[in-house]
Amino acid sequence: MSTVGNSTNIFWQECPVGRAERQKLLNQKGCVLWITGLSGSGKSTLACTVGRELHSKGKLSYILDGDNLRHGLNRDLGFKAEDRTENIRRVGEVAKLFADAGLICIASLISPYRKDRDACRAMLPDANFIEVFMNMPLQLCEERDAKGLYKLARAGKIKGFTGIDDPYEPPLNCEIEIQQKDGVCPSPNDMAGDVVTYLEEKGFLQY
Ligand SMILES: Nc1ncnc2c1ncn2[C@@H]1O[C@H](COP(=O)(O)OS(=O)(=O)O)[C@@H](OP(=O)(O)O)[C@H]1O
Ligand SMILES: Nc1ncnc2c1ncn2[C@@H]1O[C@H](COP(=O)(O)OP(=O)(O)O)[C@@H](O)[C@H]1O
Repeated sequence: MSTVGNSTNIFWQECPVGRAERQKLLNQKGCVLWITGLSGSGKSTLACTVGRELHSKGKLSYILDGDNLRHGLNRDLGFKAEDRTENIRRVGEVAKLFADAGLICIASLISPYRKDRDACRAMLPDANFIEVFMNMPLQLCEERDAKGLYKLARAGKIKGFTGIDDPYEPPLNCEIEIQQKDGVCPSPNDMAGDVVTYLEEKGFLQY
């Protein structure tokens, strides 16, 4: 008998097919690519480009995008600090399940608070959590303003917008950092190439 969270009298059910067998079937190793950065820094673009590149290599991945999950699983959450924390916790748990299923799970969320990202890292064996920091200047993200949200935030029509009047805490020890070179952002293909090369070198794309 065990006590976990708010539930009592619950037991862990072992399943007949394990992670290793699934990974062997897929000829890859499950992991979580956690893409963090400001709104407009290119998280979704990188996630989609990596997903496409992995697919073309015959590797199974799945994208958990913050914006998309807020239409369903996380539709009850807003943007105050405790809601963001719960958002990241839930996505971390789902990402862990996908990694256990043997997939390369690509989570792309602002995930602005270091402690929340570190809590997700702690859910997985360390090497299986690959933190990717989109280190783009606020000025670039704001110039892009693909959704017009920075403009609204500057006008005070959105309160608590990350980078404007809500904090973003950059990673201290991320596995991959994407940044501008000579003031120019690398192309989506170049960014994705760095990530896929990392996965190849660490042995995730074979069993
Ligand atoms: N207040 C505030 N702050 C930041 N972002 C906001 C806010 N309100 C709405 N949005 C839109 O929500 C998207 C971020 O959702 P996330 O789930 O990734 O956010 S978080 O990780 O919980 O901070 C984010 O999407 P991206 O631009 O793709 O990052 C925004 O479009
Ligand atoms: N490497 C890049 N080079 C040029 N433009 C980019 C790049 N990555 C993203 N963008 C553009 O920046 C905007 C924001 O990108 P997006 O992926 O939606 O960011 P996020 O998911 O972090 O909000 C989009 O218009 C996208 O086309």
